[in-house]
Amino acid sequence: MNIPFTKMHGLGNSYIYVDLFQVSLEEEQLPAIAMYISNVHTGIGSDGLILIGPSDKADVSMRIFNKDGSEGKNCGNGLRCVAKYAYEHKLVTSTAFTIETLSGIVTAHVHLSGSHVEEVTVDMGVPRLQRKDIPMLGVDNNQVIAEPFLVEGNELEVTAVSMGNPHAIFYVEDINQAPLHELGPIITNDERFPEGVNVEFVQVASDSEVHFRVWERGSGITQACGTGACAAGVSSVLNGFVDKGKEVCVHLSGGDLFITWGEDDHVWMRGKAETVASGTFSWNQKS
Ligand SMILES: N[C@H](CCC[C@H](N)C(=O)O)C(=O)O
Repeated sequence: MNIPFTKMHGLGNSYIYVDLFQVSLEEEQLPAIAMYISNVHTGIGSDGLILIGPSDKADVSMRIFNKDGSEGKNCGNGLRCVAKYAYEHKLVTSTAFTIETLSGIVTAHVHLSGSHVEEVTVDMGVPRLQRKDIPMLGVDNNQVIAEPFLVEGNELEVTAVSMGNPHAIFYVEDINQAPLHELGPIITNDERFPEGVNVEFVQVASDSEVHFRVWERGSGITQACGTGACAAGVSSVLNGFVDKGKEVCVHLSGGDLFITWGEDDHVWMRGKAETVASGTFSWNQKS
């Protein structure tokens, strides 16, 4: 079958988007489709697959599958691109609307340049900070803030934040020396995170600016991670580097995201969303 798609990215974190208002896909084929189209050599090339669909609880819905076929429960860069797509394809009529994810319902606000969506702000909701909600194994259900974390002989300190998906944040003096390649693939599968974890290294530049690199659960190193940037903003408040209610500029490999953990406890993410190409890809059902 030929499946219509749109390739979009948020700061270089690209996904292949399939509009379920136009086509229906078989549930059991989704992981295989995600692995197939993500492959840069034999597929289209992306960090995974995102489905835009109907919802009976929100204006539209989003599901995200990583490059390895695993389903993620949230995706910040994906949400901004879904919002852009939904507005530009008239799935919604307002510039503010809701998107249902496996982590709950978020509200997106699109910022226009003419009829074109340049930038999107998403209210990502309240971060989950209890150990059991990350989830992360350990002796108590309190928050995980700068907790000693020994891995491969390295004595690190981890701060754990969930944005509906799990994030382990480690602060470093120099982001360019972060052990992303060496420790990312190990920590992401560490048994202390029973559902796996997205691994972020962060260098604090000031009380309103951090540098950020990520090894994503299910996709490896990506140019950007929106939920990760939100988690880094929350973590930086918890560790006393940033004041709650103040906007933090998160410098990711692919560009900047602006994160605010508001006094209302909601996390706000603002950044670009861009369309690369659209077309169809052929899919032969895998048994
Ligand atoms: N790898 C993530 C999902 C994608 C998140 C990321 N691309 C973002 O922009 O938030 C997970 O399995 O939790």
